[in-house]
Amino acid sequence: MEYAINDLDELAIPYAIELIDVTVRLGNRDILKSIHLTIEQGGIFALLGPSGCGKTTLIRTLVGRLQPLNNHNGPRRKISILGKHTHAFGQIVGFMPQEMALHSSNTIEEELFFYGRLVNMSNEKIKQRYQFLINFLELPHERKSISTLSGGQQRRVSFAIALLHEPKLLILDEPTVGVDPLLRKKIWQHLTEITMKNDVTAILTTHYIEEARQANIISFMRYGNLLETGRPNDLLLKHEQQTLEAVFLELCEGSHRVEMQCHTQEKVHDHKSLTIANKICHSFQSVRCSCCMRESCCPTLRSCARPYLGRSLCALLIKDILKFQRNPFMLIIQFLVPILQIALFCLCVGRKLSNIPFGFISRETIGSGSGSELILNKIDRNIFKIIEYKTIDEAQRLFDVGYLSGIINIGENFSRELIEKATNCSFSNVNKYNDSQFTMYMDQTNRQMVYTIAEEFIRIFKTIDVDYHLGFFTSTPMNQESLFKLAQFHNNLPEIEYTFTHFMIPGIILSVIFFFNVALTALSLVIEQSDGTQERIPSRGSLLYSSLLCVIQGFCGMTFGLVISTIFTTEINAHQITMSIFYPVLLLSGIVWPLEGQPIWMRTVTEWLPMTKAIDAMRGILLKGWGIQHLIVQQAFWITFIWSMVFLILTLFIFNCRRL
Ligand SMILES: Nc1ncnc2c1ncn2[C@@H]1O[C@H](COP(=O)(O)OP(=O)(O)OP(=O)(O)O)[C@@H](O)[C@H]1O
Repeated sequence: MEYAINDLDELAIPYAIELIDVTVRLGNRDILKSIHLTIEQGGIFALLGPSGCGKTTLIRTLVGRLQPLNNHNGPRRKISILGKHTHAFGQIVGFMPQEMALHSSNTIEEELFFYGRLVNMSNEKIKQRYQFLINFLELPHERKSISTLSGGQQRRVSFAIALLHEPKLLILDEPTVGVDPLLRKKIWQHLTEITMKNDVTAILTTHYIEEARQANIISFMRYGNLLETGRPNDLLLKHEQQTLEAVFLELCEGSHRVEMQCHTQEKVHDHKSLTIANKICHSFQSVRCSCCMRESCCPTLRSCARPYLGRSLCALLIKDILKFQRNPFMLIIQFLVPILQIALFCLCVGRKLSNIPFGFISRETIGSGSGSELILNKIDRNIFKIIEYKTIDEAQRLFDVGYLSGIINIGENFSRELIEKATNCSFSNVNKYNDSQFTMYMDQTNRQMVYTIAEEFIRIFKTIDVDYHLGFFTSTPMNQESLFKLAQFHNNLPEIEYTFTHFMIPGIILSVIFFFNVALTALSLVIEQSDGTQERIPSRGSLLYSSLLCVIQGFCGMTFGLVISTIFTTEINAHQITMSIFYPVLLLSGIVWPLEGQPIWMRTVTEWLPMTKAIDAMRGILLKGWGIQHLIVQQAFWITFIWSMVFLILTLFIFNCRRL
């Protein structure tokens, strides 16, 4: 029967592992230097060498966790496991990494079930295997949590996972570390048995050179080079030594001499001289490898992963369910907090402002048909909470202390002027009206508020024009230019000086300090001073009050931190709750969007949160030059102090309850 070349390739038994000209660089150092190694299937291959020689690097390269250098000048680089690309081995390989790589919250049983499902084992099969492995590896009760196991026990669980699905190839990084001599003997016996009976290949690394006598093939490694590879007895005979340790010593001295020679002859560093020992690296049997390097032409690549995709998803799902069952608090954090945060965002940010407290003074006699009454009737009472005052001084005082967000001051000739402006289209008359009868004061530090007020008054003046056309306002004829004149009322608004950044900065400063607690208070202020954040604020107020407010807010943050630390015992939970609270506080305290944008019922609660008044006060101090005599500043200090006391009492209470 005739075979085409490709058919022969398909039939050939692939090597267990095949490395051709593999160089791995980590940082700026070549950790593996042009490694050539081919191992046939069946038997134990032990990689020996001192700490730091590159054993783990070789293993990690084999399993695809490290990528070798592309060496275009040398022979074609190749890495394969059982004829497959290193990323495609899936079910056929059992891998035990040097690090634990275990889910510490799982029990031994759950961990074995998790990995069993990942490789598509049936529950019965997993049960049967884990009972065997628990006995064989002398593991504690299967319901014991991994986090409570000793380091050695955890390594044995990791070893059990590698053996669980009875793979054709075992890649084990130091499987016998931390294992007592008796169990070590049992492990070697088991490996010998499965490699002989089931044609399994075990590739392992070890520090214990003498235990490697039980391996079929061993390879000595030093400084990223394979010094020599062969059967243990053959190496002993060849080097006429009694122990493998002595062989290794001799090889090391030999390689050292070669390196020294290279050095003294001032030869250029070249791969051939450095990998002189690699030349004696063997291919145990020259069976042709039928696998190909490119993923696209590897027929088994997908078939390894696809059949148990569903089972893998199931394993991941079960793992997460168990995790949530054990820690329901995490469930709240993971699912409810994002929902809450989105809901709060929708409630607090981007909404139209409402209930803005506005002073209204009119020196006109308010009666039917007067301009003042017209304006008053047109003001949207959902947006503005209009409070009428007799004198501008009275309103101005309340405006200055932050009780009012703006004032409308209407002069006694407003109605007459309104009609005159509406009917007189001549630009030359504009100066005549400069001492306007309609004056508006606004809190310019709140940019969103300025927009809302301006927008609302433009709307009001536009509707006055509509009223005229409908005949409600006056019988005097108006033309297009008179409309323009009416719109010019808007020019009476003060020029906007502050940006959105100015609005945000006071809140950001306080939230940073609050959440990073009192220890960072001084530091944050220093940072803000040094990185120029404070320079961006045209600070008008006392640095003493703003600093004091920062300190007391920091103290409040610290007491809040104390409450968290008494409630939660794990770092992760404490961290999660702090993170979960940060965003809602940011939204609810009016840092991003004015409080006037929140529904009124919500505002009555949020204005008493620890940071809300403090942020308002901080804006007042930094942007408007407020002092301690301002009611909001006083409220800010009191509210922060009361919250701090509440948090402290709560901490003591929880602490005492826990001790009982
Ligand atoms: N990510 C990295 N970046 C830079 N160098 C690394 C990195 N990982 C490992 N190395 C270096 O590579 C060398 C080989 O490390 P490797 O872990 O392969 O040694 P090893 O033979 O397995 O040692 P041990 O037996 O102690 O585990 C060491 O000198 C190590 O410092």
